[in-house]
Amino acid sequence: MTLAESPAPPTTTAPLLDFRNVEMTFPNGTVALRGVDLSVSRGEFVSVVGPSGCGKSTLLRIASGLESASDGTAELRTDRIGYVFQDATLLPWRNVNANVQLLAELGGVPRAERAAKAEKAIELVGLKGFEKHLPKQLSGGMRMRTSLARSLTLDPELFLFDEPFGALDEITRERLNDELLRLFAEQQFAGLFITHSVSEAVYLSTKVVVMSGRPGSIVTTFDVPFPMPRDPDIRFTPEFADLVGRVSHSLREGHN
Ligand SMILES: Nc1ncnc2c1ncn2[C@@H]1O[C@H](COP(=O)(O)OP(=O)(O)OP(=O)(O)O)[C@@H](O)[C@H]1O
Repeated sequence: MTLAESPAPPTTTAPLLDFRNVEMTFPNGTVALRGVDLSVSRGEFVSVVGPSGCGKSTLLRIASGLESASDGTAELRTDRIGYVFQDATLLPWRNVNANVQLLAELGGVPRAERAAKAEKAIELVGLKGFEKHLPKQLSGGMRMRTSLARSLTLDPELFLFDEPFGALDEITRERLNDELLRLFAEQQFAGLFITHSVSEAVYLSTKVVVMSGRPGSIVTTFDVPFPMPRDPDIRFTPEFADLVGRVSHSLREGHN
C-alpha cells in the first residue's frame, strides 16, 4: 500500500494510556518523574522529547507496566502492548522469520497462526525475501524493521518506542520514519515515542510533549497540525521549521 492509499487515522477515542500526576521516586531516593499528566488514545501518536536523564525511559517503562509509579495513577486500558527499543534485541542464531515469531511463540500462539502473523508483519515492514537471513546479514535499518515486525505480531493497540532510530544514519532514519507513519495509518494503534530529535518528533506525531530536566515534568504540549498521511516534503516547509523551532525553544527553556 502506498502512502497516498493509506486510510486516515481513526478519530480519537478513550485513552489507552492515562497518566495522572504520576511520580517516580526510586528506592535510592532519585526522583525521576514529578506530576506527569499524559494520555494517549488510539489514532494519537505522541512523541516525548527532553534532556538526557529526565525520565523518558522511566515514563515508558511505567506505560508498559514493567514498572509501577510511586505516586499518582498510571492507567493502561489494553494488554496488547508493543515495545521497541533502541537496540533491536534480536537473537543472533535465529533468522528473520524465527525472530519475528519469537513473541508470539512465547505467548503460546499456535504454530500456523504465528507463521501467518509473522508473514504479514514481515511484509508490512518491507522485509519480504529476507525471511531466512540471520541478524548479522542485515543492515541496522533491517534489524530495526525485524524488531518492529516482531512487535506487530502482537497486534498492539499501544505501541511504545524508546528511541528506536537513534543509532541509524539519517537516510535510513527518514525512510523508517515514513514506514512507521504508514504503519500508524494502517494499524491505527496509539503511539508513544521517545526521541532526542525534535524534527523526528514533529514529523511523526500528532502531539509533541516537552519534558523538563530531572525530575521530569511536562513543560509544554504541542499539537502538530499537519494532516495524515504526512507528505515527506512537509519537512521542508516554513510551517514545519517554525514548529520545530518552537519545540526546540521550549526544550531549551525546560533545560535551564
Ligand atoms: N532503577 C533505577 N534506580 C535509580 N535511579 C534510576 C533507575 N532507573 C533510572 N534511574 C535514574 O532516573 C533518571 C531518569 O532515567 P531515564 O533512563 O528514565 O532517563 P532518560 O530521559 O530516558 O535518559 P536518556 O535520554 O539519557 O536515555 C536518571 O537520573 C537515572 O539515573
